[in-house]
Order: sequence, then structure tokens, then C-alpha cells
Amino acid sequence: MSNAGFRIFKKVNRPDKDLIEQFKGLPVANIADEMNRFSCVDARIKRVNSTPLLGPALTVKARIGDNMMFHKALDLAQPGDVIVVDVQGDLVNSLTGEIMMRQALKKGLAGIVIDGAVRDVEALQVMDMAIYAAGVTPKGPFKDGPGEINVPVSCGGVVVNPGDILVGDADGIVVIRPQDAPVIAKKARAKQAKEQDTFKAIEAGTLDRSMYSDEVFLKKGCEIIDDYYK
Ligand SMILES: O=C([O-])CC(=O)C(=O)O
Ligand SMILES: [Mg+2]
Repeated sequence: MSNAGFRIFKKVNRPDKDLIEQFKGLPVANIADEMNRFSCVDARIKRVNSTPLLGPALTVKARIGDNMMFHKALDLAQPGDVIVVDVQGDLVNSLTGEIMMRQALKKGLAGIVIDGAVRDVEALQVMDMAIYAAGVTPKGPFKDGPGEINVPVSCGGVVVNPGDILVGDADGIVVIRPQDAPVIAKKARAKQAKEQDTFKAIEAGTLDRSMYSDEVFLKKGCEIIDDYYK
């Protein structure tokens, strides 16, 4: 363990499948709200296709422009894993493309998240495996290393530890520590149900808007003027 920057930890402490499944179908926004609006990968990282993302992280810290460690991670990954690649947001070289992603799909991985670029994007767009990236460029990667596998990484401004649960939809991705997951899943499920009630109240015209009454604004010191802006 003395070669920081060029080392591979082969083992990942993956959470139980039952725990991961508790997040299935939950909107990422509802989950993030129940994490006090933290822990979301930033908006630079967008989905390449519409396959939902759900699974435990296998992490890669890649050298900029180099995907040797990412290739090794493909071999270490197990079905259902999400490979998270930290390449510090670099968009000069793509770190993956159709050949690698076909291998990931064949292995039954749940998805790939790259804080960096991809290529062969038309093939990735129709793949039945979640892929998220910060950009697209045809300029390919080198394969020399160094880098690390299964250490904490940074992805879209969020720390991702090996084994953390990633949930992604059209809005983006949220990262959950497994020890926090049971409570968050329960709260997010309740939040989702509450939003359904809100939608019904909107349709019925019965939604309570009293928290936006003039009185509330006046109490905050807001000036309310019954005239045109001149
Ligand atoms: O050359 C690479 O390693 C990336 C790539 O385009 C592919 O996997 O198809
Ligand atoms: Mg390619």
C-alpha cells in the first residue's frame, strides 16, 4: 500500500442487493431532497442515453488522457456495478468508447459515470446500459497509467467511495453512503408519495398556497406595491 497514485484495491465492500433495490424507480430529486440537497453530481455530467442508473460504485482515478486503469476496472467489475471514473473533468481526450462499453454491457454492468469525455457517442446513445459523461470528443485515450482503482474519487464535485450507491435519472446522479441508505430510501419514498398528493391537489385546485401570501412577504420586509413599475 505504499504506491499512492498507482495501485489497485481489488475488493469492494458492496452493499446488499436488497438495499440497492430500495432506490429503484425513485426520482433522484426526491432522494437528494432527503439528503438536504447535497450529494448530487454537478450538472456538467449528463446522461448519454435514457437507461436508469442504479448500482454500487467501483472507482477509478485516471491519469488525464489515459484509460489503462479504466480498462483494468472493466476486468475487476462485477455484474450490477457502476464504474465511476475521475479524470478531473478533462475533455481533451475521451476515456472510453464503443469497444469498452460493449464489454461493460456484456459483463452486465449497471452503468458508467465519467467526469470526463467519451467518444463513439451514437453507439452509446442506444446502449441498454446507463452512461453519463461530461463531454464528447473523438480524440482518444492513451494506455500507460498510472492511476488508482477503488480509492475515494471526486466525480462532479462529489466524493464517491467504492461501494457507494449511485442513482441516476434524467435530472442527474445522487451518491449515497450505504450506511445512510435505509433511512434515505424510506424518506425519499414518502417524499415521492407526498408529491403525488401535491399533483392531485393542483388538479383539484385545492393546493395550499398560504406560505406565499402577501402577509408572509411583508413579514420578511418585502415591499408590495399596488402600481406599475415606472
Ligand atoms: O480506444 C479506447 O480505449 C476508447 C474507445 O474508443 C473504445 O473503447 O471504443
Ligand atoms: Mg472506439
